[in-house]
Amino acid sequence: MASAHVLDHPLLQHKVSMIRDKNTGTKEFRELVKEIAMLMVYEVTRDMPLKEVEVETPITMARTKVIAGKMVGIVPILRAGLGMVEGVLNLIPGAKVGHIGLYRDPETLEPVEYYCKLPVDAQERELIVLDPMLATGGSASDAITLIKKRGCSNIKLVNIIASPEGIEAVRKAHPDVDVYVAAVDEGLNDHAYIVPGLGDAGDRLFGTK
Ligand SMILES: O=P(O)(O)OC[C@H]1O[C@H](OP(=O)(O)OP(=O)(O)O)[C@H](O)[C@@H]1O
Ligand SMILES: O=c1cc[nH]c(=O)[nH]1
Ligand SMILES: [Mg+2]
Repeated sequence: MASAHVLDHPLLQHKVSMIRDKNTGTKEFRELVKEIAMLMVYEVTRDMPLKEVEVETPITMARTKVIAGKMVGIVPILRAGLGMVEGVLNLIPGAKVGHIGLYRDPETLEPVEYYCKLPVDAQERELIVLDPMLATGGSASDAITLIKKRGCSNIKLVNIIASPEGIEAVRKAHPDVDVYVAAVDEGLNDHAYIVPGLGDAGDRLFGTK
């Protein structure tokens, strides 16, 4: 059974508090989401496989280590996941980027798929799915199902704020996927928004409301 990891580094907690604040404007919100994504992925990739190489320093030969195999792929869930891409690429410039387009129907609250494009060799990479919010878990679960249908099996999910219900839903649907979050909130309101949460992450990132 996969586990949920709460990444609670003080810098993460500080920055998450700032994005929760309704007075944080679009520019600052975007900057913070980028920084949070970078800090989170630093932890999420802690188990990346390494291989030994030999390097000649100005002094002598050294046996040292570099990342083994293909670099990870990252898969933002549109739109809000896009806000996390730049931060991850700052840290892992060689990462490939796939995109999954999903939005939650405001009436049914069910995810609706509108786009999916993954790297050609996605099956050979570890894929890190990015979305700031894990509310009912429907969008993340469907995104992971889409990725698995394309033959990928090595998948991690990274969300900034999650509800307990969302984590449980993903764990049930995809017990093989590890979930990494920076905060687990109280729950969901009647519109399936996370409480206290931060509101609509996509709208706050792109200034659409
Ligand atoms: O866990 P769930 O209940 O599925 O909700 C979470 C989803 O809702 C938000 O996207 P939204 O539908 O607002 O689309 P957007 O990113 O285009 O704003 C969020 O970014 C997640 O993708
Ligand atoms: O709280 C929530 C729930 C879904 N989507 C968001 O952006 N925020
Ligand atoms: Mg939205």
